[in-house]
This record gives sequence, C-alpha cells and structure tokens, in this order.
Amino acid sequence: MLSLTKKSLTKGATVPMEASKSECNRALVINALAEKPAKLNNISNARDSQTMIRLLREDQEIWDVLDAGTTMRFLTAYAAITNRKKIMTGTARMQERPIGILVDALRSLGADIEYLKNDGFPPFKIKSFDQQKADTLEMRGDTSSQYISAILMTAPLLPKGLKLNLTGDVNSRPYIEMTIDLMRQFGVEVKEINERSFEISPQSYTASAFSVESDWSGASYWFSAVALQKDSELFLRGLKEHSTQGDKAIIELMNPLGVSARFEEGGLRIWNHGEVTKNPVVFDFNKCPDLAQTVAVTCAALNVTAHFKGVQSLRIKETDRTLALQEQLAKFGVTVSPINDPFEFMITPNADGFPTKIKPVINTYEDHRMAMAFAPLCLLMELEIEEEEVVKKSYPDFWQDLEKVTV
Ligand SMILES: O=C(O)C1=C[C@@H](OP(=O)(O)O)[C@@H](O)[C@H](O)C1
Ligand SMILES: C=C(OP(=O)(O)O)C(=O)O
Repeated sequence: MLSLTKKSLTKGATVPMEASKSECNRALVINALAEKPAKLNNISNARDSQTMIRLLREDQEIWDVLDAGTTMRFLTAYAAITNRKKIMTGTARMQERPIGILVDALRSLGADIEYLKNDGFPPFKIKSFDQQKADTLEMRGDTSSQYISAILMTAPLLPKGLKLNLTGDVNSRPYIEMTIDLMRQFGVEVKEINERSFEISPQSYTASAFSVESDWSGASYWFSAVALQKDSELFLRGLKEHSTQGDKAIIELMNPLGVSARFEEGGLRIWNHGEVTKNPVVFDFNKCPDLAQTVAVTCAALNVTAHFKGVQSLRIKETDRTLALQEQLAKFGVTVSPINDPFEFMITPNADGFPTKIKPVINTYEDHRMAMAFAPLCLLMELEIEEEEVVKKSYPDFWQDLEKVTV
C-alpha cells in the first residue's frame, strides 16, 4: 500500500518518458524473426517487454507471459509460424482474456494447437506447423487488434504469403498501423489494398538499427496531473511529434480539460491553460482504449460530465476496467453508468463537488493503469494506492518520477 500525501507539481519540471512497451514488443518479435537481428536502442524497462526478452532468450517449453497481452498474442503467432512447440500460459487474469480468434486464424494457416483448460483461452499447447494450408484469412477486428498485429508480423515468413481480410468493426486501429509501420521500417512490404485488406508476400525482415519511441500512454498521467493543478507546467522528455502511437490523441482529449501542449526540441511541453469545459463532453476511445481510465478520473476530479464511447475492449483488459472505474469512482460519489454496454458509459460528477477531505484507499485490481490513473489525485488530496507495484507492467519508474516532479 502506498500512502500519497497531498503534493504539488514543480513548475517546469522534466519527466523522462519511458520507452513504449507496444513499440518495443513489436521490434523484439520482428527482430527475432529477422535473419540477422538488429541493434535495438531504448528498449523498454516495462515488465511486458522484459518478459518478452527473457522468453525469447530462454526458449523453454513453457512460455509464461504473466499478465502481458501483447507478449501472449505476439509470441503465440511467433511460436506457431516458426514451428516451435510451446505451452503458452499466464496469470489467472490472462487465462480469462480471450485468444480464440488468433488460435483459429493460426489453425486455418496450418498450426496444430490444443487448449489445455478452456476453449478460446490460455493455457494452450502449440504442437506443430507442418505446411501452410491457406493463403487467405478472414479475421474479426472487434475484439483485440493484437491478434491482427500478431498475424501481420509473422505473415512474411509464410511460404505462400497471406491475404488478410478484416471483418466487422475494427477496434484499436492505430495499433495495427503501428505494426505495419514497424514491419516497413524492418524492410518488409505490406500492401494495404483498402482499410480492411492487406497483402504480404513471402519476404525476409532486414535488420536496421532501431530506437524505441517514448510512451504516449504513460504520458497521459502527466497530462492528468497538469489538468488537476492550476498554473502548472511539465516537460515530457522524449515524446515525438511524428509518432506511430495512437495514444498521442491525449493531446486533443485533454484540451477541454484544461491542458495545452507544444512540441519543443527533445520533447513536449504541457501546461494548464486554466479553462475547463462547462459543457458535457463526448470522448471516443475506440482508437485509444488505454487512455480511458486517465480521462475518466480527470473528468471526475474536475466535475465534468462525460459520455465515453468506444470502451468495449475495457471489459477484457488487465481487469474489467469499466467495473473497476465504477467501483473506485463511487468512493468519490462519482457515477459511471454503462449504456449500450459494453460500448459506452456516462460519467456523472458528484453533485456536491469532488470530495477532497476524504482519504480513500484505491484498489488497483492488478491493473497498472488503475494505479496510475488515480495517482494524480494526490495533487488534490491524500490517498492510498493498493498494490502500487502494479505499475511495473508498463512504467516501472512511475512513482520515482512522481516524487521527482512534486514537492
Ligand atoms: O498492440 C498493442 O500494443 C496494444 C493494443 C491494445 O490492445 P487491444 O488491441 O486489445 O485493444 C492496447 O490496449 C494494448 O495496451 C497494447
Ligand atoms: C491493455 C494493456 O496491455 P495488454 O493488453 O498488452 O496486456 C495495457 O497496457 O493497458
């Protein structure tokens, strides 16, 4: 349990932003598929990336990814397509996160995969890949983009290549674009026939020096901090204007909540511009689901009524994030009401204003983003965060950075 005293941000302080685990995990898998591996710079310290590195290096029969979604999904496709025999498993929560769409896709390409507990969920055994059975694949895009990224990254190794067609709604689209961008940076041609169809011929990845970008998802917590303190300003070192990460959308999302941003040499300057919207706001998280918790807590604290759309994937992430927000924001008298569940919810502020005299204990549900989304509240009040070490999944230095930029 971490007790946070009431703090204030040091004006103009610098936060050195951690590398993105999403970009890093793609670079690591692509590198492992390349004939000659590249030198990767600015590797992420996130546990999800360190787990990926360790598993690729140890090459043991059981690959336990812990709670890392990308590691599970990307390594499943990697093992299947490169004909490695593996048992894929993870935490209790990972065993509740669906993977059937990816396993079905790999099976139709020729992989022999057997579920060991529940159909459609880890753990499962990857047994063999004898020969490619299909060169055209249809995949649903409405559950997790990580399945699509996993198939795309391994597709160049298929002897007959692949035509991939996406069906239904496509969620988390920028992550698919990030995958294609990285594949291209590693010398592979991906033909985008249209928004839903891709063609990849058999090709080899060519190694090139690659540096992982700083993490826009992690940056969102500093936007929230600046939103919660009048007259504050921070410099987020390492963030780039031209980024492959969809979570760069935090710049637009936070503007009605009082934050302005400007790119400068070496990073992004953000400051509180002093005007918080008085009108209800509609936000769409379909392209940036990992930002939903940060924005939800910020709206609650600023007494902003908000309509959150595109939140369907929140229910199958590290925890059921909609439920977790509902339960924790209730401690402040703020209501999260699902409408058209699981796609949308409303956030209704406390009619008496956000309470700052209470000292709540925030439960994190083993979800790093619950801990980090609630942490900026320490600029308004004292609070306690349960299981603070959860941040290690994506942002191990988060608490040290918070100490550094506050007094
Ligand atoms: O590909 C990626 O790196 C990710 C894709 C997203 O997941 P979904 O596609 O399941 O929404 C995101 O929530 C996750 O943190 C990272
Ligand atoms: C959803 C997340 O990660 P993953 O799906 O890779 O476990 C996240 O980091 O918020």
